[in-house]
Amino acid sequence: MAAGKARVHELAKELGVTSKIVLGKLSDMGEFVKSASSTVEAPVARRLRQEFANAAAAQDVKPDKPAKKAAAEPVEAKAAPETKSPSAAKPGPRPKAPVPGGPAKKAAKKATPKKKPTPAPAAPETVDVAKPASAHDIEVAATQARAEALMKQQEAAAKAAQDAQKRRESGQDEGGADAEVTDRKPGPRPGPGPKPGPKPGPRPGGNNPFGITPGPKARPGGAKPGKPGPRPGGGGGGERGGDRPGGPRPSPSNMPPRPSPSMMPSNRPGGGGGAGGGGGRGGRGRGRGAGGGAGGGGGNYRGGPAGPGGAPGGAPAGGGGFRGGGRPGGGARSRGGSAAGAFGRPGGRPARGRKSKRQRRAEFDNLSAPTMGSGAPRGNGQTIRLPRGASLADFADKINAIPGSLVQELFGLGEMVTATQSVSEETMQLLGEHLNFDIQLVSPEEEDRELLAQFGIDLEDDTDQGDAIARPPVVTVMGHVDHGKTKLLDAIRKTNKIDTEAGGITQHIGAYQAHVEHEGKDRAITFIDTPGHEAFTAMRARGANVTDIVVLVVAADDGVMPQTIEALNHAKAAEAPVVVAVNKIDKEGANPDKVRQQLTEYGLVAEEYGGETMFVDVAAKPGIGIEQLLEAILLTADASLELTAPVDGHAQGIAIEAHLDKGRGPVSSVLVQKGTLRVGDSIVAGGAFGRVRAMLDEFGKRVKEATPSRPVQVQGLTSVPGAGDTFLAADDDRTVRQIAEQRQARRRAAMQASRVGRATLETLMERIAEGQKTTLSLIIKGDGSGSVEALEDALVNLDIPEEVQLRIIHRGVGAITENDVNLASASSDSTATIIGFNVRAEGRVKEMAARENVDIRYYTVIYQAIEEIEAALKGMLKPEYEQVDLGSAEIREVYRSSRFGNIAGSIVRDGLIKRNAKARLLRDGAVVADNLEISSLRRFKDDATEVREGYECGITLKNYNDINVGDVIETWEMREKKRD
Ligand SMILES: Nc1nc2c(ncn2[C@@H]2O[C@H](COP(=O)(O)OP(=O)(O)OP(=O)(O)O)[C@@H](O)[C@H]2O)c(=O)[nH]1
Repeated sequence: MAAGKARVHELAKELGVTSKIVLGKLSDMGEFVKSASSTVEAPVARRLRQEFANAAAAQDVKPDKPAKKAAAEPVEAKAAPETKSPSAAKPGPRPKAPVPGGPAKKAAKKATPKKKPTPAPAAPETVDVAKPASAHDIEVAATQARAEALMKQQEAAAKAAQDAQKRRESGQDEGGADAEVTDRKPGPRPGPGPKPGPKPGPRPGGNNPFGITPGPKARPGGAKPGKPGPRPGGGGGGERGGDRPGGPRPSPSNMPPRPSPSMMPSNRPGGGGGAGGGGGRGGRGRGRGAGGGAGGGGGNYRGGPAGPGGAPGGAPAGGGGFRGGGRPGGGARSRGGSAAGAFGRPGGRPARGRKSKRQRRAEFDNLSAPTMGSGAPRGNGQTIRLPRGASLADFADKINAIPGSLVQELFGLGEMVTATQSVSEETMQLLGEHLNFDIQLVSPEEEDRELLAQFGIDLEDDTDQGDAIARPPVVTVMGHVDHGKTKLLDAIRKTNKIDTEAGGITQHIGAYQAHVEHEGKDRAITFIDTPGHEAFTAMRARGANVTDIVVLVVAADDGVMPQTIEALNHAKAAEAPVVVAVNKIDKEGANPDKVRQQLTEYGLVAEEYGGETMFVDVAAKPGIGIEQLLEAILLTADASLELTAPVDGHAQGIAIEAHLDKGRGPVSSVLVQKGTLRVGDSIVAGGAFGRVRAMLDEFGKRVKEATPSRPVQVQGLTSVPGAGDTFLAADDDRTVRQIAEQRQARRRAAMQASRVGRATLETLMERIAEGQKTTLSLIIKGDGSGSVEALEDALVNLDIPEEVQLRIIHRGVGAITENDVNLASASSDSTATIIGFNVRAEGRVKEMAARENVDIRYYTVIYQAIEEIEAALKGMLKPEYEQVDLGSAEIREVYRSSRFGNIAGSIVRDGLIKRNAKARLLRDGAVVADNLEISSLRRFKDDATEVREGYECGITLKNYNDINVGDVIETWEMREKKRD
């Protein structure tokens, strides 16, 4: 048999036992073998022999019977003793084993007497014990043998387990199930453990020295993992023990049966009842049972560990010993369990840390608890305030929900949004409504107020800023193009700025103060150098209402023009009083009175006409009437405004203009509105922050402080703020930095929200369909934030057809950079165009743009840029077509042709008839068919391309034969229509 596969009956014969015993043993070993004629793998056979040899060795200690067997088995025989452990363990079992019947009883009897001999340790003892021969001798000998054999035994056992495991993994081993079963069996309350002790004994003696019997048989239950198996009832304890060992529980699949707490008889105190009970325990797991045996009442399987008791326990208890003996760990070393572990449980330490059945049940229940919907909470209509561009995570935070649940809810509503993505206002409202929350998206101003409040800043609170004192009025000059706004500002400032400007149009936005002697006092007036109303409205759109008074410039030679009215409307919207500067009175044809009359129609009635508006005739170019204008401004301010502001405390104001200066870095013109701004102050302007390094006035002179209405140019910011951004000074750098950072984050979020729009399931198709639309994406770069904003504002307000979309995907101050080109080329719709306003792309950037095919256009004049872009937008429109009639022919004859169908012999009445042209058929003046096509056209026998008025021809209509004499064929074609 050495080589090749041995059959069970052959092995049985060899081992001198019945095939049944061999089968049982194999089963205990975790090897599933069907019948006596089944073959057994060589390694398994080897293990089997070893098992038997072990048992024999154990017996050997006493009588010599074992010797024979041992002899039969060479080398292995030696190791056997220990090796036996496994088998013993298994067998040991069922003290109760009453099942087995006869043999068990005998064993029991024999075992009983021996009581307490060896500790749990190896089954060997148990076996020995079983031999009525001489328990004492056995013990002495066995103990020694055990001690040294134990190690080997464990090693062998571990090895065998590994082999078995490998086999199993390779699918050869089917014993897994058995193993599991085995485990289960244990379940049988050890407690009752009816005299397990005794039984064990018997076995050994019989031809079933390994006490395999019961266990294996009991297996039946084992066959089905699910069943705990035959609960031996009381003696269960024993069985358990036995089972274990065999149970190679290697694979997870085998685990289930796991001797969970519930199965652990040992746990039950009751088990302690009998010695057997204790033994059962020991067998189970780890030899702890030994203790149980000893104490007799070791109901607690823990008790086992108490090494000492173990030894004795084994023998005495009989049953207990059996078990315990089965396991090496039982007695000699409480650790024997480890070997068992190798076979059965992985860790050898079964129960520890394991969850109770109840716990597991609870866990399971929780797991399977049905979850309804997303789990997002429902509101009672309570108000939730969120900033613009808030994400679902922000919303979730406010309502104590898991962001994912909101994502899920929104998904259910047809919106696909991630938790951290900025969500549009519409989407947020939709979700709020769905969840029954009243979503309030906070306005930018409110949002900023709340942000500042976090830092203890209240812009409205002037209490710490001392008394308010008079401040100069802030004036903005507006009017129609070329009516002289810039010239007037220049005249006031006495600096001729216009000559340096390209195209004569003011490009930069700033502010300056003019002084005038008024009623004996030197009074200052602050002028915002923002010609035109674009920047004015851009600032207002940001909530920055800096202007106290509007000077409306109207050229006396031109009169009121469209933009005059527009400017007037903006002034009214800002509720700013207006002073009209009737300019260019030096020009020929100037008619100042006409201007007064015209404006009356718009509600501006001159004082001299009984109204309240001051009209001042000026000539900016030669500088006439400037002082009067300034006086009029002061008079108006004094009459209708109460201009005061506190001068103490931290400064607050508006950034009017900002740009990136090559040498000085970000430079921003700010207008102080409250408090006093000083060099060294920590300030934050929009998303920019820093410390005031230097301040210059409009003459380039350094100033140390700026009081209300004083415009100054500030250096020291870390970035360029936007025109219209509010600025404020704070206690320290940290505060301003944090405010700036939070503002930046909010702006980004808001921008993202507006840009992202809704990506929904519903709109997906629409978006695809939108492919028909044409989008012009622009990136605007300029030398100053004022000009950039003015240009953007003008572009956004362009009156462009619906089919075309204009998207400004980025705007900024400074030269065109690689980033801009990257952004342009990465634009989703198409490549974006970069507009460089007084800034250029240089070197590498230029090359990159050429490479990426990014169009960069340079402008130095705003209107030129606007005109070109407008033209581009219109040029981008898809052509419109219209039907154009070409001519008509009257049918004189109808020729029927089997090949061509009906041919209309016609005469062209007007225009011409063209081949392939579209046609309609008229009968008695009514259209009977349209959208036909002239498929053939002939003059006599020849094909013709076209036939002119007065000529006869043969016409065939494609797929249409219903023609009569007298019908009229009109032809037409689609032609592209010119747009306005
Ligand atoms: N004769 C005369 N010409 C003037 C007077 N004021 C302005 N102009 C001329 O009118 C033209 C337009 O003047 P601007 O100051 O550039 O006009 P504007 O309103 O600032 O123009 P935009 O910046 O394009 O809106 C210039 O050529 C000026 O020289 C004036 O009082 N008399």
